[in-house]
Amino acid sequence: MALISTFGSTSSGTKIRVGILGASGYTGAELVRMLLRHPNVEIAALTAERQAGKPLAEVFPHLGGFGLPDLVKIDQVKWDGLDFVFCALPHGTTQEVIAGLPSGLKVVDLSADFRLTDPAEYATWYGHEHRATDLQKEVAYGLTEFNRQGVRKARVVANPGCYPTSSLLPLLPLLLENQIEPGGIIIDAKSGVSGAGRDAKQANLFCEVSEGFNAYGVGHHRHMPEIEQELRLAAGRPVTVSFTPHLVPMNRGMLATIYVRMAEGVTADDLRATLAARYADEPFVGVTPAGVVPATRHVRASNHALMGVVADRTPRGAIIVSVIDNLVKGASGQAIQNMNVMMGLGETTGIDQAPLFP
Ligand SMILES: NC(=O)C1=CN([C@@H]2O[C@H](COP(=O)(O)OP(=O)(O)OC[C@H]3O[C@@H](n4cnc5c(N)ncnc54)[C@H](OP(=O)(O)O)[C@@H]3O)[C@@H](O)[C@H]2O)C=CC1
Ligand SMILES: CC(=O)N[C@@H](CCC(=O)OP(=O)(O)O)C(=O)O
Repeated sequence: MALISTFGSTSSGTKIRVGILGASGYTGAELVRMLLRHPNVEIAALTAERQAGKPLAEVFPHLGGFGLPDLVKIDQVKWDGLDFVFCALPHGTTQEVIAGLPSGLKVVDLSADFRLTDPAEYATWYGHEHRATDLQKEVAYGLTEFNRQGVRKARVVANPGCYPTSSLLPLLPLLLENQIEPGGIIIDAKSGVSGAGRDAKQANLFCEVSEGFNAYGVGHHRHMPEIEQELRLAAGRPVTVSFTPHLVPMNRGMLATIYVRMAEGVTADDLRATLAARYADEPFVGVTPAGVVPATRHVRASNHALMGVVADRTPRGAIIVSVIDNLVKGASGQAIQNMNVMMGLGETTGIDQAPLFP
């Protein structure tokens, strides 16, 4: 893809002044790491809560030596010095922060606060009333490959969850082509521990995760309604999924094993061909050849999503294996991809495109 720049001021050398809210967290740090190499971005503000007042290098030594601003609290940010904001805060803390930003400021929100279009559905799954229902109406869901026009026009983009990203990318094209049935889809997904954020939690201690792995949120994880919402909106009919996430003893990476029932007469080779055709021109989504099953190491630290299809022994069954890096295509990389679209830059600008597979 050509790296075109249509962002008005970049041609004259002016950079997009970016603020990162939550820069002392894992996705915030990943945003900094990636944006330091973005040719059109100047990192102009970094926020933290408990770590506010420190240089970022004190929290993340690998990000020292770049002349970055120190971490400040959100209420100390000078918004008129920014053109764009990434919001990498815990869900539940984000709605009021974004609703309070100057109305001209574009935002990608990495949290779940604006992903569910129905505030009542949000309240059911997140345990509190939505705090910015008016703003919710104008938010675009940022699965870039399926909503470029919406993202391009939006002021606020809700970046998808990591599990939804790894699940929707293979499922959407197959549903849209009516090659799989809309019921009985099983998503058995595994995440690295960084998916839970940097906050200290007993379940994420080394001794808890290093000698095995566990399922969690079984039957009620909050990413289930997000996945179903996007499948329903695309397919124009209700779609149900059984979704079980697991925490595995690795730092980063996400793998979803997805079991589907194919429509009459459709084969696993047909599914693979549909996915390959749908993503042939997509810079960040790939399909492995028959007989090759992708692994998390193939996409480590990369914005690529990779998927493979295998025939199942059950009647009309097929198994899809889908991998991403939860911190990149599942969060910060996709957020930068969305910023590029929102700011009229070439979509791949500043994002490493080197394919990591094989
Ligand atoms: N980790 C992942 O793989 C993914 C995460 N996400 C979502 O992205 C968001 C960020 O995730 P992640 O980086 O993992 O989270 P972390 O817990 O690692 O970081 C959270 C950040 O938010 C700050 N923060 C915490 N509470 C507040 C508050 N009340 N007010 C202001 N700032 C606050 C923290 O500052 P301090 O530490 O200084 O207190 C820290 O900078 C979350 O909504 C998460 O669900 C989405 C997809 C994938
Ligand atoms: C391993 C782990 O705990 N993962 C998180 C999901 C990742 C994430 O941050 O999702 P949101 O953006 O929707 O919050 C979880 O299951 O809650």
